[in-house]
Amino acid sequence: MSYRPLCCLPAALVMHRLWVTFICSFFHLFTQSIFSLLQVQSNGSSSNHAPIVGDQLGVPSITMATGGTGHVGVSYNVTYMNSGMLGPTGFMQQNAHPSTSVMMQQPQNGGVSRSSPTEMPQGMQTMSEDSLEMRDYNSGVHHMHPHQMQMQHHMQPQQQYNMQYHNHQQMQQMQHYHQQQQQYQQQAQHHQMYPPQIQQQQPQQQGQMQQPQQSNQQQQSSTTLQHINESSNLSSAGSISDREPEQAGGTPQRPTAPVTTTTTEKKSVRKRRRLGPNDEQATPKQERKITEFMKVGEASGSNVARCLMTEYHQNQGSPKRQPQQNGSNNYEPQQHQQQHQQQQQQQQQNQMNQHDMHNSYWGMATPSLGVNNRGTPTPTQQQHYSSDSNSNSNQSPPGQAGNRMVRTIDGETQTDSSLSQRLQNSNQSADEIAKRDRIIEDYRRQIDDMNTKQNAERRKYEASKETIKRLLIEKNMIERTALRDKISADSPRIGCFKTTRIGDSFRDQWTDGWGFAEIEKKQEALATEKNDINAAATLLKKRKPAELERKVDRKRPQAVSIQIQNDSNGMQPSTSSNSNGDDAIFRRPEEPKEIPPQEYTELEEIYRLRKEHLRKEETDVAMEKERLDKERSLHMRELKRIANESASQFKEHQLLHKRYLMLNLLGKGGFSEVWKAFDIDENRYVACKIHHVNKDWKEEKKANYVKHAMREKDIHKSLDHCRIVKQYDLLTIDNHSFCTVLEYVPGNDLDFYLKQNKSISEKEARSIIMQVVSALVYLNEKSTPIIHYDLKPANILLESGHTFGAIKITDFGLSKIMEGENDDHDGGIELTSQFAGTYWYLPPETFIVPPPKITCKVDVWSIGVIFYQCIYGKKPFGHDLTQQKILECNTIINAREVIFPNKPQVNHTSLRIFHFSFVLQVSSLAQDFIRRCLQYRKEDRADVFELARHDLIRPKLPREAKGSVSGIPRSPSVNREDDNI
Ligand SMILES: Nc1ncnc2c1ncn2[C@@H]1O[C@H](COP(=O)(O)OP(=O)(O)OP(=O)(O)O)[C@@H](O)[C@H]1O
Repeated sequence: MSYRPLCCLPAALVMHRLWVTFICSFFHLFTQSIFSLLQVQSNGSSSNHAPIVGDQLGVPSITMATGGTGHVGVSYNVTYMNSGMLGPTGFMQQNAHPSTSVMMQQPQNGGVSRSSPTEMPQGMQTMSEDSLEMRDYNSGVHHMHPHQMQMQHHMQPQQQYNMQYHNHQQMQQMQHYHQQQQQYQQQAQHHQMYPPQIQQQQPQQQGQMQQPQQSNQQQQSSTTLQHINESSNLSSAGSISDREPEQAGGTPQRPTAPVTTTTTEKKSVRKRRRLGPNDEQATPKQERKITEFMKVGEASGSNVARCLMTEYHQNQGSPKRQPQQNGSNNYEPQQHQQQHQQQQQQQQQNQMNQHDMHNSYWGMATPSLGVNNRGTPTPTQQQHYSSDSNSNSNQSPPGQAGNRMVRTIDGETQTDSSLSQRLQNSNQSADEIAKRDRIIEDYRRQIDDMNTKQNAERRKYEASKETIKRLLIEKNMIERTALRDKISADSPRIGCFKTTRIGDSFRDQWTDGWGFAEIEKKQEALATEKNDINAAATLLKKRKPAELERKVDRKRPQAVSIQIQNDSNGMQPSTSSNSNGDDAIFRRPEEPKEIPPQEYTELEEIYRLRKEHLRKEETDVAMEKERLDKERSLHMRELKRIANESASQFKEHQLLHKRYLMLNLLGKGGFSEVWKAFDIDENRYVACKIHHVNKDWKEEKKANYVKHAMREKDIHKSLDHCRIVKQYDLLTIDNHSFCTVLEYVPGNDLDFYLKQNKSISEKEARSIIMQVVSALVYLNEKSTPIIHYDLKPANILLESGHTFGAIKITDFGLSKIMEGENDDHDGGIELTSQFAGTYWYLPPETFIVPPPKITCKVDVWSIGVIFYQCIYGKKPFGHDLTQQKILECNTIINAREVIFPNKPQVNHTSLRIFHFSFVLQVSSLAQDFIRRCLQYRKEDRADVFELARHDLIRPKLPREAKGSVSGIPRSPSVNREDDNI
């Protein structure tokens, strides 16, 4: 009987141990499932921080600790582990699930515990030894008892606990788990697994943790406890081995006894709660460290950190060392020093744990069995390690076995640190976002301001355009009105077109105005007066005195005859007036009486002066008539222009393409009308040449016209020379018309000028020809030379309106490009549009059927004709013929030689009257130039470059430079005899 209880005692202890294991496993599973659910809920709030799942949840772990006062104390310490973490790869770590671990700690003052073995159950002691053996990190062996695997010891310092859950939300959750913790403790007590003194140990230990200045024994105990707690954290981490799931799953469940809560436990729980403020005192310290850690550790390597961490745990956190340090019962000064060192190590350990939390947060490699043999770090390295590990936590591969050792605690601190970091980051990012929003707002405001200004400027621009347009229209309307008024006022004087019936048709016939009639009257009066003077002078000579006669006897009969003539004209000498009255009654034929010599001389002088005056008056009247003729040609042209303008569809100041304001018609050609317009965008006058395709034309003719117009456009737009009108734009107006926008040349064309002035001086003509040759040289210097083919006075525009200014050539409607494969620049190109153009100015080869190839010498012929016409006032071939007649009479084909008149045809009355023939002489140089141009065979004709070298127009250089001008040798054909021209 006496042996039986004794024999049963170990068995009972073993059974208790099994029960504890079973209950802990049950709690573990129970809380795991509960907190998994909670994690799922909390993930919603932390989902932004994937891959962490449920990291903000506190997971209870029950920790049993033996007391240090000779009692074997087992405290059920429910800690809330921020586990349930996912590594960077996103899968749940093995220690990520909440774990409830019970740690059974060997008494730190081993003497007490060993001296009182009865106070400590055998099994408990054995189990503690087992667990210590299990934490042999130095050896790298990780022996875990199957039950110990279930009793994961997460001895978490209360300071860390509170530090980790300073977050308000977490504190609420924590309170919730505190309540659960109480329930777990009650259940444990109801199962009577541990004697009451074990449970009473916990408050003492907590008190020691709070007040490290207590008695040596207590200090040693609390220090040891703390070490053990932290070691147990490592242990728990280390216990999460690959085997753990099997053990957890394989632990048989046993029915649990009802749980009752003792007063001691309640006090213990209350005390732990009261520990909060004290822990919070430590919290800022830890937070600060974490922050520093986070900041510093951003630039370090993970491998070094892993190595250092491992060594740190091996040297500082190894549970095996604790018995060596604390195993003695005697507390001596040396031991005190050791204890102080131990406290420092503990602090370092705390820091490392925080660091580990962070590492495990990111699934970083933490001390593992595989890295235990690495070199021991120096304290500096340890500190460095703390910094390094954080930075590389993100880079460490997840799922390493070593990670599991400290992950649970790491997770808590990590969560807290990550939370604070996130809060910081979110605050920073919120600040940054606000800053950026302000910047964006500023930019937006600036853009709005710019847009407003731009819109205002655009409105101003549009308004100014409208104003310009309105003013231009107003001005144009005024000009139109004034012109029409002037035309109307001038028409009676100058004349007008009157529609008269001629046979069956009505035609506009010109009728001169009264200005011409008056001039006629003046001319008649002058002629009469002239006759009278002549008669009087004749009579006067008849009455020449004898004295004067005697001197010249043989002239007497002549003087008498003059007298008789004067008498017959009714012009009598004043000296005979009285006798004439006296002899009226007694009239008889008598011989003319002589007059006194004095009187005769006076009368003779008077008659001579009167004749001179009459001649001057005749000249004035002739010049007046000349002016009136010019006025009439202008008037006629204006009348035609106004009639065409009034008939045009663009008379209402249309704005083509919202840009070109049509002002007035400049002229009308065969198939085109040219309008003066204003380019509102570019603020300049332009000439809009509008090409009309006659609707009644055959399709072939339409196509041909459009082809020519397009050719003109294509050629013209490629030209850029000061003597060539520029082409700016091409617009389509409607299906039958399009418009080329040209540079506006304000003056008249040479044709109109020659019509008014008949001819111009050689100097003026040479100036014009020089400019035309310059433009032709440009056209022929191009890689694909261009033949204008329609050079004539009408296509030479005078910028100043007269012939002593600049000119520009225009109208490239018939021009040819020498670019075809069959085109030989020397031999010429095919003439595709024969008999197009103005025949007076085209060379003989263009009339030959079939036409030979043409070259730029077509334009050279035209230059010769224009020069001749300018000087002599008429065209060299077929001047008075119509185009049709020229064709019929083969006038040009027969134009083998040019004939120069003796004198140029002068329209200037004064020059003609006073016979300033020396002014009207044409130089031989000019004649030679014309001759070189009007050679019948194109092979004999000069080309453009030779013309440019001709002495007539080549630049005059100093004497030494003569003979070679810009590589152009001096023309050998002509000696420069008249440099004064
Ligand atoms: N760029 C310009 N600037 C000023 N006036 C121009 C311009 N181009 C042509 N003109 C004038 O417009 C009128 C008509 O020009 P256009 O070229 O149509 O006449 P054209 O040569 O007689 O006709 P066609 O082209 O049928 O031979 C002419 O009086 C000419 O002086």
